[in-house]
Amino acid sequence: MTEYKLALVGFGGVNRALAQLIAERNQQWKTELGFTLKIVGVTDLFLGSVMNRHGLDAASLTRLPATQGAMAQLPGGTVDALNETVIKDCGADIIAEATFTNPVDGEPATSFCRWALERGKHVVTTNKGPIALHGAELKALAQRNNVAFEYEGSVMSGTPVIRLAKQSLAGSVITGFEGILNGTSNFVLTCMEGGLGFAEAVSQAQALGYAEADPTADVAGHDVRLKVVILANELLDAKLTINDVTCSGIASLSLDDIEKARHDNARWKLIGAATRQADGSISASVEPRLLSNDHPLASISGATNAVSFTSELLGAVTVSGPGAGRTETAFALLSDIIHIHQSATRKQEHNQ
Ligand SMILES: NC(=O)c1ccc[n+]([C@@H]2O[C@H](COP(=O)([O-])OP(=O)(O)OC[C@H]3O[C@@H](n4cnc5c(N)ncnc54)[C@H](O)[C@@H]3O)[C@@H](O)[C@H]2O)c1
Ligand SMILES: N[C@@H](CCO)C(=O)O
Repeated sequence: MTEYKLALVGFGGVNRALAQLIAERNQQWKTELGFTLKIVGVTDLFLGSVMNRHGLDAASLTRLPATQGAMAQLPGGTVDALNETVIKDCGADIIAEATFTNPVDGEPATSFCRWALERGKHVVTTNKGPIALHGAELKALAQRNNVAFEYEGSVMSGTPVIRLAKQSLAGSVITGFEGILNGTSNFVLTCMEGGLGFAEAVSQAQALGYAEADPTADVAGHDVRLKVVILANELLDAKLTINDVTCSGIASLSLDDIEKARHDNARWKLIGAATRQADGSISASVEPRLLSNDHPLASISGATNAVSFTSELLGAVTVSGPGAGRTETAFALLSDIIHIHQSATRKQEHNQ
């Protein structure tokens, strides 16, 4: 039986939900998945940190109040966020990185990933910054250190998109994609269709755990821009930076615009897209588009997301599912860990 020692970096909605899954399902995973998880370190800017090589009680962690310095309430805990010590020295095999996404330079999360990979630890993350802004460097670092760098939750939360497209659509020759790639903005647009004002709808998305720490990233399109870069670089072999993606968000849409669209049997959607052009270059954009109600993406509502891949051999292949949510995104971290375990198991079998 394999037991992976896990450190949680950032203990907000997503990693707290992962701790909850561990508290509730670890024994079930032993038989279903062939491994269990032991949390040996947690660190958070606001809450502080705690380490124990023998394991921390996941249920107790989930009950910790979300108050400043709360980790100090646990045996051995401190109000200080000892990020570097936890990442490098708490004895973890896997670092689950879920701190704020920084859409400008990806820091400090990128440094957290570097520290872990340099120390020979696998990294699973839902943070879009490190991948969109420093993906090639981090993937090379992981390869050099013979560890995994997995980030399925960075696009469409727990809905499988990156691995599905890379593995199951391999050989189909993906030439582009368009999608609704931000749960918050789609939720806001859906609420506005029901007559709710923009600001109230954003507040609801925050309360439900969909929004970024600064929801401007959601509504201004910056979050989708990171996801377009991630998908284009992964699936179209592009080398895009955020500056290659034109970007506008939904903040300029009024209740009147939305009502007028309804009257015309159409809906406004924030669409992220990338396409390979005839000369091989990739064009990419994020913008609100008016879709007629019979467009496949028009009926995607609330925090649900969808992406439609265009491929030479299959035409359009569309995947839809949760695009945000604490437990949904924690599942993405679990799916990354499952992938790490399955790869390790295959390698062991191959070497026998
Ligand atoms: N919530 C979702 O639906 C969702 C979906 C997909 C991806 N993501 C991404 O996952 C990550 C986590 O999301 P979340 O909803 O848990 O966010 P959150 O804001 O609830 O939690 C983030 C936590 O990270 C901590 N933190 C921030 N900077 C830190 C630092 N320098 N050192 C240590 N701790 C730090 C904060 O104190 C906070 O507790 C974000 O990058 C987000 O973009 C979230
Ligand atoms: N804030 C993001 C989280 C998922 O990346 C969203 O609403 O889609």
